[in-house]
Amino acid sequence: MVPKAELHCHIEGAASPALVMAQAKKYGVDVSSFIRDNAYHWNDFTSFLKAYDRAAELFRTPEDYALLTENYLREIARDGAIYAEFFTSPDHAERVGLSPESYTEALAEGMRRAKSETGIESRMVVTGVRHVGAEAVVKAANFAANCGHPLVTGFGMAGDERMGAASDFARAFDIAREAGLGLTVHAGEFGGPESVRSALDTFAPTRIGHGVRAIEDDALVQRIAEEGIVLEVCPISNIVLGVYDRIENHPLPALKEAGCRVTVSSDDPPHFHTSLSNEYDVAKEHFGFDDGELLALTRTSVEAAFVDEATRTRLLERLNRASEA
Ligand SMILES: Nc1ncnc2[nH]cnc12
Ligand SMILES: [Zn+2]
Repeated sequence: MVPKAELHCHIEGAASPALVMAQAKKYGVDVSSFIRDNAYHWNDFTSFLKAYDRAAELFRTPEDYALLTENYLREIARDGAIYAEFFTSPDHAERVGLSPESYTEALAEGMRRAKSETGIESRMVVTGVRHVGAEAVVKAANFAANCGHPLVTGFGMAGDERMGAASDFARAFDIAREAGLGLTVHAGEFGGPESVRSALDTFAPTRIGHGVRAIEDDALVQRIAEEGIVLEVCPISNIVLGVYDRIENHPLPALKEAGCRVTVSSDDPPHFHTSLSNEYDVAKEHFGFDDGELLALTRTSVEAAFVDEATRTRLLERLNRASEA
């Protein structure tokens, strides 16, 4: 089994329909408007974000969040993941009355449990939600910068990238950068190349969430390649959300061919009927990647991970051993 790593998964988006239904039963909430036949139901990006929020509202206590995190990490570890970074959203926690501190500590408890059971290493990337507005994103950045939690190593922004100008969010990224956090931002998913370019110019991130629509601009592709920006590509998310009509038309192979550093991730796996291991399978079956190229995806993820250098070296050594085996 090729060792895997994930850089782009939203923890609230990783909740399986079965777990959400169990939570719904616990809290006496009807979820039939967005979960039926053990599957999420929504029909476009806006209704997806709504279903995502409704599911998130059913995680209300530290133990709810610890269980969600433990389940997600155990599952990907079983499929060969040695490292995972996931997005957290203090905004979502505050909506159910959990402080950012207890939310983060609950997630960390799930991470510790999963690590002791499987050995999987993981870190948290605190995100602000773009369509909630700049003030909330600054609040998330301030939390990330000041929480002092050793497992919080990055800051990012998710949500609808078509909302607001990049400059509206510059201060949030300045706060996170000054605190020494790794930076990533969703761009080039529903926005075109100009959205990726302004994200690079304004935030100076080392990674872009998605970034795939950069392919529409040759000069931008060249810049991404030259600057070594790592793309957190989520192929099945892009198909299910309609960014591309068929996997044969997905630009990951072309981006790789042009010299961009690409990785694969699952984004919100049960919403998109995918998993980290399915994304690797798609790379193999639809993009024609051999085992060496699959391992290179993992290596790029580890190289771009928001971890201390001792942890990175240890993870890279595991990959070296796997490539010699
Ligand atoms: N695919 C996605 N794009 C933007 N924001 C998100 N939040 C959760 N999933 C997302
Ligand atoms: Zn995402």
